[in-house]
Amino acid sequence: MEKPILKIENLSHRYSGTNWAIRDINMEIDRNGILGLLGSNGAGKSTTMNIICGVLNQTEGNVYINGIDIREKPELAKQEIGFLPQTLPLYTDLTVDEYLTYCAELRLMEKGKIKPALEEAKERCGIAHFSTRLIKNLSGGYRQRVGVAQAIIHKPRLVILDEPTNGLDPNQIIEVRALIKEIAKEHAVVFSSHILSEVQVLCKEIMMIEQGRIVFADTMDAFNNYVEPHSVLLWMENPPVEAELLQIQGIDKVEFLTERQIRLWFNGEQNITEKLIVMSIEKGWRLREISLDKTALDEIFKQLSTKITL
Ligand SMILES: Nc1ncnc2c1ncn2[C@@H]1O[C@H](COP(=O)(O)OP(=O)(O)OP(=O)(O)O)[C@@H](O)[C@H]1O
Repeated sequence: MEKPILKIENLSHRYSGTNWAIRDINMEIDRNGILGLLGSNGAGKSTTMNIICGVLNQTEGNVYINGIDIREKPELAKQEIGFLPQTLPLYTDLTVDEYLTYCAELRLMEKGKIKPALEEAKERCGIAHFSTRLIKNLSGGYRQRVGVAQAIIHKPRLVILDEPTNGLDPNQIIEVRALIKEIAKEHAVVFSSHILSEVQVLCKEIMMIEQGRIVFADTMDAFNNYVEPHSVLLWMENPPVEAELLQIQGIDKVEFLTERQIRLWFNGEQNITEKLIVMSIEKGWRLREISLDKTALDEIFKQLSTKITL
C-alpha cells in the first residue's frame, strides 16, 4: 500500500522554557487537495508547519513525509516538501529566474531538469512574463506567486503554505486563492489562515487549532453543519405575539429583545428567512430587518476549545 503523503503522530513542541506551543497533534493526508489549518494568532499553526517542513525540531512526536521521518532523513524528506513560510524567503536583488534557479539547486534537482521545471513553475504561477524582473520591483501579489513557484518547482507531493494571503490587497487575495486551488490539483496542499471564510471557500477538509491543540478536524461540510446558524434576528414594526411565532414550524423559542426586535431560535429549518418574509407580508408584520445570527469565529473557537480534554 502507498505511504501517506503526510503523517503526524502525537506532535508536541515546547520552545525553551515556555509552555507547550502545540500538543498532541495528529494528522494524515493521503491525497491531493487542500487542507485548511485554521487558528487564531498564536494558536500554533506556524510551529506545526515549521516542524512538518523540517525547519524546527519537535520536542515530541513524529512527522513522516511519504513514509520518511523528517528528523532522520531531512534531505530526502524535503525533496517531497514545498514550503512557503509566513515571511517570504525571497532574495529581492535577484531576478525571478535567478532566484528560482537557486531554489531548484537548493532542492538538489538534477541540473538538466532545472530549466524545464523553472518554465513550468513560472507558467503555473502566472509569472513567466516577469522572468528577468528583479524581485524587489514586483508587487506584493506577484512576490507571493514567486513564493509559491519556489514551493512547487521541484514537484513535491506536499506543499505547505503559511498564511499565504496575509498582507495582500483584496484583488491579490483572490488571485492567490485561485492559484492555490490550481496547485492543489497536482499536490497535497496544507494552508493556514486565521480567516474562517477563506478556509470555507478553499478547502474540503478543515483542521482547527487552538492553544496548540486540534479542536476540530473533519470535512468542511461537517464543519458548516456544526456552525449552522440557530437563531435569526428580526425587526418588525408590527410584530405578532409570542404564541403566534411559536406556531411556525421549526421555531423553538422566541425572545423579545425590545418591542420590535425579536430573536427566534430554530431547529433544522432550512428556509426560515424566506418563510418569515413571506409570512410578514401575508400577515402585515411590517418586517424591516432580518439576519441570520451566525456564530462568530471567536465563539466557535470557545465552544470547540471546551470540548478538548486537557
Ligand atoms: N521562537 C519562539 N520562542 C518562544 N515562543 C514562541 C516562538 N515562536 C512561537 N512561540 C509561541 O508559540 C505559540 C504558537 O505560536 P505560532 O507562531 O505557532 O502560532 P500561529 O498560529 O502561527 O500564530 P500567528 O498566526 O500569529 O503566526 C505562541 O504562544 C507563540 O507565542
